[in-house]
Parts: sequence; C-alpha cells; structure tokens
Amino acid sequence: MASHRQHSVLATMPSSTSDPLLHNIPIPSFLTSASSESFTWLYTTAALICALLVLEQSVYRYKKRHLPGSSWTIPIIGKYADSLKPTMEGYMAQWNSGALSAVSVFNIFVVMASSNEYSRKILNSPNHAEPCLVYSAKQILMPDNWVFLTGKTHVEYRRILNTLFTRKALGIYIGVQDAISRQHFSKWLSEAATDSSPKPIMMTARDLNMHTSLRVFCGKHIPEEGAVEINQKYWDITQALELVNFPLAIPGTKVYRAIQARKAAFKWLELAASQAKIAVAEGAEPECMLEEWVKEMQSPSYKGRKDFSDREMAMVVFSFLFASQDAMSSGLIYGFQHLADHPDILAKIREEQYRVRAGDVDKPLTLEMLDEMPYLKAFVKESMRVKPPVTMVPYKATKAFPISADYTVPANSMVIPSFYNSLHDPTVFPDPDSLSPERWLDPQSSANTNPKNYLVFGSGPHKCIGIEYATMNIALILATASVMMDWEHDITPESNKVKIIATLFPLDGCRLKLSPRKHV
Ligand code: HEM
Repeated sequence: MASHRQHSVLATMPSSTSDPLLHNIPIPSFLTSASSESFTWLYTTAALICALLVLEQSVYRYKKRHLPGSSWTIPIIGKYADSLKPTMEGYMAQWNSGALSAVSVFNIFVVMASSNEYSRKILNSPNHAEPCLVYSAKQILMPDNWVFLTGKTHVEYRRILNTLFTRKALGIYIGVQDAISRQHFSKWLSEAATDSSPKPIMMTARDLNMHTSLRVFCGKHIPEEGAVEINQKYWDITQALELVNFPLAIPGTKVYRAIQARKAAFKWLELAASQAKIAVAEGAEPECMLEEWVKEMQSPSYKGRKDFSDREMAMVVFSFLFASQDAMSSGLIYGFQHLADHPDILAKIREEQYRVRAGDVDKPLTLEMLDEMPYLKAFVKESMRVKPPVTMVPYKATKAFPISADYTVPANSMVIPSFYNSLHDPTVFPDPDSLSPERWLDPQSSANTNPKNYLVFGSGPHKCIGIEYATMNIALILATASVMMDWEHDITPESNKVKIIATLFPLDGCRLKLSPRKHV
C-alpha cells in the first residue's frame, strides 16, 4: 500500500534533478510512475491517430486533385456543420467556384457539378452513377423501395407506374384536387375573417398539399385520423432530409424520428392498398391512384407484373409522398409569393381564368379547361425556373466515372448534379433572375429551344415521374386561388432570403394577408 502511494500521488522528480524548486513537488503518477507499457500504449495510440488524420487528408487531396474546394478537410466531420445549416449563398459560392468542385462530409467525398453539361452527364450515365437521394433515404424509405432499383428492373417498375400519370389517370385526380383546394381556401378565408393579419402560408400550404396527395393517391381508403397522423408526422421526415445526416439512427436523432414517422404512415398506406384491391374486385370504378393501379393490372392489354403486395404498393405511395411533398409545397408557396409580388402577372392569370371559366368561378376545373390556359402554365414553369424547388439530386458513382477529359470521379463518391446554374443561364434565359412567363409563350424563344436547360424535374432514366401531376396541381391551386381570393404579401427582410429544407422556401414562410375576392 505504502509503496503504491509513494509511487503515485507523492512521486517526486528523480534525484538527478538540479532545480531545487522541483524537489518534493507531487507529480501525477501518469507522468512518472506509469509503466513503460502505458507510455508505449499512449504513444502508439497518438501515433496511430496522427497517421489516420494524415491519411484522411492525403486521401481527400488525392481524390480532389485540381478541383476547386478547400485544400484540407476538417478531420472526421468535414463540412458536416455546413450541411446542417445550408444557405443559398454557400451553395452558390460552391457552384460558381467551378463546373466541378469538391467537398468532404464525414469522409464521404462529394463532387458537385454545376454546369448543364456535367449535370446532365451525371443524370444520363446510368452505367457510372445512380441516385442515392440523401444519405438517410434508404433508412427512411426502406432499402427495398422501388426507387433504389436501377437498370432493367427499374425500367420495368416504371412502366406500370407510368400508367398512373396518363391523361386518363390525371382526369380522375383533377376533380379531387379541385374539391380539396376549394375546401382549404374556404378554411383559410374563414380564419382570415376572424384575424385578418398576415400569416405565413408555409404550413397551411403544406397541409393543403398533403391532404390533396393522400386523397389523390389513396382516395377514401385512408380514414381521416390516418390522414391527420401522416400529415402531422411527416414534418419529421422533411427534417431528416439533410444531405448527410448523423450516421447512426439512434433515439433523439432526426433520422430515428423520421423512421418512426414512416412506420406510422406505412400502417395506413398498407391498409389503403388492401382496401383498394377489394373495392376494385367488387367492381368500383377508380377514384384514386391505388384503385387505378389495380384496375390497370386487370386490363387484358396489360402484360406486366400483377402480384404487387400491399407493402410494395404502400412503398410506392410513400415514395411519391417523399418525392412530392416538399417539392410541391415549395413550388406552390413560391407561386403565391411570385404572384403577390407581380400584380401584372396575376392580372393576366385572372383574365385568362375568367375567360376560360366563362365567368363561372364555382365550376370545377377539367383537363380541357386547363388546356386552354397557356399563360397559367407558362407562369408555373417560369416560377419554378426562378426558384427551382429541387436544386440538386445526390447521385453515387458506382465505379470510377471519367466525367471530363481531366477528371475522373472516384468510385463510391457522391456526385451531385445541380440545376440552378442551368436554370439561370443568361444565354438561354436573358435577365435570368426576372420572372417572365412570356419567355415560354414564344415557341422560338431561347427558353423553348433549349429544353436541356430546364432541369427542374431532372433528366434521364430517373427523371421525375410526377411532372404532369405536379405542374397540374400547382397550376390548378393557383388558378382557383386567383378567382376565390385576394392576397397581399407582407414583405419582410427575409422574404427574398431562402431557407433550404431539402427544397427551397422563403425564409419568412411567405406571409400573406388573405381576403375573399368578389365575383366579377
Ligand atoms: C414541383 C414538384 C416536383 C419537383 C420539382 C420534382 C423534382 C424531381 C427531381 C429533380 C427528381 C430527380 C430526377 C433525376 O434524378 O433526374 C425527381 C424524381 C422523382 N419524382 Fe419528382 N418532383 C416533383 C413532384 C413529384 C410528384 C408529384 C411525384 C409523384 C406523385 C414525384 C415522384 C418522383 C419520383 C418517384 C422520382 C424518382 C423517379 C425514379 O427514380 O425513377 N415527384 N423529382
């Protein structure tokens, strides 16, 4: 005992020490009396950590080569802190630093492509790159979700899913969309009647979108309480859509909460799939997407797979919610904001509405009526060009990807095509930041003759499957809003700043003062 105490707490410097001040000063045992094995362990560990840190930097520099981007990466986490709070300014600086540039996040090497040429090349090179969505997507969507398929199996799956977006199918959905948007506007207006102060529409527009999507996809096969539960929990999923999340889905993390939300949604969606099958078997004519899918598979001309389980159908509907909910909300909210800030454009939209509706604003919209609204469609297209809901889509290089003459993306890197610079290219869209629906009305305009630049919905084998549905939804909601309501934008210093939650939103949530519009 005594000897132990002597060698630990009361250890002194060796007698050879000449400084008298140091005599008899207690020295912690780990500095002096630790065994030589402890020192060896300490030095070895320190040396190993140093070697790993040097290796991390060397690998990063080796992969990055001459691409723009920091010469060194922050050890272990890299640019994780930046990816937690992304800003438009930060992304623009990255995109403008070069057609290809590099960053590293949690040791995932990321190549960002900002030019039209490289972005399209990534989207159209299925032999070298495939979508990996955001890092958390597989945990949230389930690894066997169809969206992660590639090649032939993906093409085959899309074949049946494409039938859910034909003109015939859209003709079923439009009545549901029209009725639900009117219900929501009536609610918005009655709330504005009790408190007329401006309110952000960020959440109310999201509710409208979710309600419409669930009823279009599942019809009456989800009870109201299920729709409410999915809607409430969906926000947890949106919040987990960071480019790269904390790697472990442990309780308390965003990904963990998103997984719980997905489980709750799946319960209702599987039930809806099974009920849709029963309804069609009993002879119901399709009133929603799930019923349309079941009916389509019964068609004598249909030769594809017919044995989709309730779970597989639920996964597809969930993938549609996942892909559409945030992007459509973003497109819709900026649509409202752009119209409020451009009364001349709103006036033209209204003129077209009253003309096509022949003054009857209560008449439900049909596809044929939408066909006669080119100005509305041009506005929707332009609004999403100026503020693209999705600015980039993460892909993964499945093998070394020689993307340019002097750079090969290393295998397993993330490679991210971004759309913003293509959509704001001044040679294709003169005065690119200004909102001009007219540029889409002239078939010979540079906007119309360069469709390769309009990357709002991506390009190639994974191009958005819901383009027609999404544009129709945003168009008809804005169209009906324009004849039912007046709205004034409460412009704040944050109105023109962008908040990025996977998709783009006005930082102040778009504060609108609503009032009923008199019939003209
Ligand atoms: C304004 C609304 C929307 C925007 C801006 C948008 C944008 C996109 C983009 C950029 C992609 C990636 C394309 C690529 O990798 O080349 C995508 C994929 C996808 N979108 Fe959309 N989307 C919207 C609405 C919708 C809707 C309403 C649905 C379904 C109802 C949907 C379903 C999908 C699916 C399933 C994919 C993956 C397709 C595949 O991997 O084959 N999206 N979307």
